[in-house]
Amino acid sequence: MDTLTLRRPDDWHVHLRDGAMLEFAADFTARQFARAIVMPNLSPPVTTVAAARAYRDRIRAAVRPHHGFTPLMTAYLTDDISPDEIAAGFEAGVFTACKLYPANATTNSAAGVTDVFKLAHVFERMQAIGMPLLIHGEVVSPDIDIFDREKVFLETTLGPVMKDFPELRIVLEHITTEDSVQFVEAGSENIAATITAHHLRIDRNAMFDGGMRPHAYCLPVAKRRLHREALRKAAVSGNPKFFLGTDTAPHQKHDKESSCGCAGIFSAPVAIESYAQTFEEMGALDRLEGFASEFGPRFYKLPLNEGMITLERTGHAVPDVMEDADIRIVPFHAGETLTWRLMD
Ligand SMILES: NC(=O)N[C@@H](CC(=O)O)C(=O)O
Ligand SMILES: [Zn+2]
Ligand SMILES: [Zn+2]
Repeated sequence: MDTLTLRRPDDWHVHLRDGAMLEFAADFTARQFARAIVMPNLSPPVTTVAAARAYRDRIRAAVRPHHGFTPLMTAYLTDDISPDEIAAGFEAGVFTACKLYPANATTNSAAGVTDVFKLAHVFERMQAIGMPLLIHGEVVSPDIDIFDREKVFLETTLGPVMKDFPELRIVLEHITTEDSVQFVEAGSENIAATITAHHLRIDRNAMFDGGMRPHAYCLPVAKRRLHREALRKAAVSGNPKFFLGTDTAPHQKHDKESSCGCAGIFSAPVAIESYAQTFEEMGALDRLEGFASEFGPRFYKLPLNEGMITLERTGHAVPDVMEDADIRIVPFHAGETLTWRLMD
């Protein structure tokens, strides 16, 4: 088989950033995906309907129109966000979902939620109106080992929230552990998870391969190989609770190659190709379309895309660095040759 054609996919977790980085990054996502759930962790974060409308306009202006790309906006939950504001945004078709960052869990999360249980009135409203909750699922306590923070979050936070709000639809974003796979499998139909392209390929050793490798550092950090294997099995399983969300997160090369390097992997230029490579290695190319193009819209209660994309089997050399004006970024798979290439 030399080509692979599938329904145009969506990306249910992206960081498009703002300003010059937005101008640089947005087209890579729009070229591959019809729609994307856009993360609100700008500085300052997107907490109001007006801010989300303005950001959506900037995204639309940054993307070449022939892509026909639709950004789906999210509200950044804070300790004092008003349920009326997010409900108004949802009803106006501006907010698709709310994003929960535990305070200080990840990039630009300082304004996040300090005590999830104080947001009960917000979750109550979201549950009532059918607005999904997207979660960065890690506890932030310095006493909890960084490799355990996702697992502990399931026990201390997510489980209790699901018990209190059984009808609230929740996406546990960018899962990295076998524990999360099992948790989502065992939960009701109201819990789903996204899986990134990079967590399907790297394990924690990638961060220390012959030296410190900042471009393999993201949050949640990659875990042991056994967890990667569990993620791979979940992704190709055909279980509609697991779908595509790249968490493409561009940072400048100099911000990552630093004494305190930023977390995030820029996968947008090669995202669908990377997933295709993994699915092929798993003998499951026929399952890619469900994962990439069907299960996400089904969970979000949105129509499937009409268009198609085609990948061709041809050596696809990924550059070491991608640059334009003041932007220099090392992409995921830099310096490697991938099997598949998305045709324009
Ligand atoms: N994934 C990351 O490592 N970084 C993301 C934030 C996030 O998704 O947690 C970013 O905004 O850079
Ligand atoms: Zn996150
Ligand atoms: Zn993210």
